[in-house]
This record gives sequence, structure tokens and C-alpha cells, in this order.
Amino acid sequence: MEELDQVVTRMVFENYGVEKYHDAHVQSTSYHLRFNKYKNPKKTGMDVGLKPHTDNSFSSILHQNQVCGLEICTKDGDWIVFYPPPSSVLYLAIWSNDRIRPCRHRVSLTEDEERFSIGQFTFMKEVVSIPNELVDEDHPRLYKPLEHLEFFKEIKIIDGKPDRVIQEYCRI
Ligand SMILES: O=C(O)CCC(=O)C(=O)O
Ligand SMILES: [Fe+2]
Repeated sequence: MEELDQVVTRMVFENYGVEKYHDAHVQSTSYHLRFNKYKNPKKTGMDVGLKPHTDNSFSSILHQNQVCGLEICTKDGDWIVFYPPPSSVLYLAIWSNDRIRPCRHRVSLTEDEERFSIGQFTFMKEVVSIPNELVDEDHPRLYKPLEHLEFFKEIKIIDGKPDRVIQEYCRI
């Protein structure tokens, strides 16, 4: 999964013409795995698996079993069920100076089965700054440099999720 993250992230860096920063980015990356188990909603009466949120990682990759549940919020605010192949999804955040839209998502439980997922989330050991190449007159710098690990020390976790999103934390 680390390799998958590096390959996809390199493609993103190349797409924006900033591949020269990719090696340093990989050196700075710390990888974290989380296992999620969602009980059968027919047994618990609970159909909310995870409330709407945006990940605070630099990138996230999810693998899930055959039970659907991941939903993604579109630009127009509609929730759509995401029918993923077994391994998929990656969200990137503030580094792109908002060229990549953060992906708001949630987990709804509708099937008569347990759902399992594994997420790999990346965090940066070095300061994350928007590359100068992604800042110009049409795209003014929107975020201050981010101390990613400091951010996690400063926030509170409520219902398993941080009380602040990273975009608000470092917006200029
Ligand atoms: O279980 C899932 O499919 C989503 C998990 C998720 O969004 C998260 O852990 O942040
Ligand atoms: Fe998430």
C-alpha cells in the first residue's frame, strides 16, 4: 500500500509539473493503517457508520470488503454511493492550493452484513507548503505552511473524528 500511495502521488506531482519535490515528499511521509469494523445495522439498529468528514491526512487509500457503505459528497452537495473496486480511493488536500477539491465522505450502513475496511493514511513529518509553481495571480496562496503532526496535537477528537478540519486550521 505504501508503494501504491507513492506511485499515485508521483502521478499527481507530475500532473502539476512539480515532480522534483516528490522524493523529498516520500522521505517525509509517515504511513498509518486503520482497521474499521461496522456491525450489521439490522442487529444494532444503527445505520450511521461514520459521520460526514474530510480526512486530515495528506492522502488516504481505502480497501473494503464486498459490503458497500462509502458515500461521497459531490460539488453540488448530493451524496452518492461509491461502488468501489476492492481497493481504491485517494484524497489529497491543501498542498494543491485547492486545485484538488477535498473529498467529503461518510459511511452509511444499508446492507444486512458486517462491513470491514482498511485505510492507509499519510502524514508529513516535515512542514507541508504549497509549491510555488501552484501559486500565481489566478491562484493566490490560500494556506500557511502546515506542521502536520502539530495539528494533531492541537485538535480534540470527538466521536472518533477531529473537531477541526485542516483547511480551516491553516487558511490564510
Ligand atoms: O470505512 C470506510 O470506508 C471509510 C473510512 C474513513 O473514511 C476514515 O477512516 O476516515
Ligand atoms: Fe475518512
